[in-house]
Amino acid sequence: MAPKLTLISHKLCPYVQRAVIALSEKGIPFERVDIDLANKPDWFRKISPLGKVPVLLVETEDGEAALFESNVICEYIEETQGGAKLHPQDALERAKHRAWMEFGSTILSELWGLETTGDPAIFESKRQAVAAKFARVEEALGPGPFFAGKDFSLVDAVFAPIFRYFDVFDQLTDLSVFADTPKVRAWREALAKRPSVRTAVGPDYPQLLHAFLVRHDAHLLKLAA
Ligand SMILES: N[C@@H](CCC(=O)N[C@@H](CS)C(=O)NCC(=O)O)C(=O)O
Repeated sequence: MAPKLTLISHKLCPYVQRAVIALSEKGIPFERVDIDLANKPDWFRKISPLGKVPVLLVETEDGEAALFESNVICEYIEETQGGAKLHPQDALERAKHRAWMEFGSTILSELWGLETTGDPAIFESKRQAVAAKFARVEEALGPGPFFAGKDFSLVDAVFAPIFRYFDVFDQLTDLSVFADTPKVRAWREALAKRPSVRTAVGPDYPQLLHAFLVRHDAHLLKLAA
């Protein structure tokens, strides 16, 4: 019998969204449980060593396992679940894909830094660092529409939430990180149309994230003014 999958989530988390996208690309049923990260329940602290979402609970006949780290969760989903293949067959290509998935996480860490600095000079240097990373992504991209061409892959699942995040960020302040990256821009547009991406972030995501950023990062409004 297929194991029951429960994804412990937060509505705004881009790491959660990559796992949701992978599951929905494969058409795998799962339960999603959103938690309040500002007030983490004890049961969650027990299963998440870093206190972070996502955590995937895998319930088998032998018991329950809790997997953490979004890329590891995506790999587990790819290895164990049917549906569309989200990794290349070739080991070298697969390794390259994994490297770009890691790169996506590095961009996200850089973005968190962008949010939390109130200093315009630090903001600008971080903005440039993010732009430089997208310039490297531009070099890696082929003709599209997806990272590896016509087939959607886990690299797409990782970058789609990053782009959705930028959709909201762009409304607050002009980051201009895609000015010189036409292939990245086309990729971003293709991903935004993908049904799995639209479902994963939810229709209320832009409003919720906008409100979150404004509430937690009032300096962004100053920068945008
Ligand atoms: N490396 C982790 C990062 C996950 C992460 O940073 N999740 C954030 C939400 S987007 C979180 O749970 N933060 C809560 C905290 O750090 O207290 C992954 O890829 O799963």
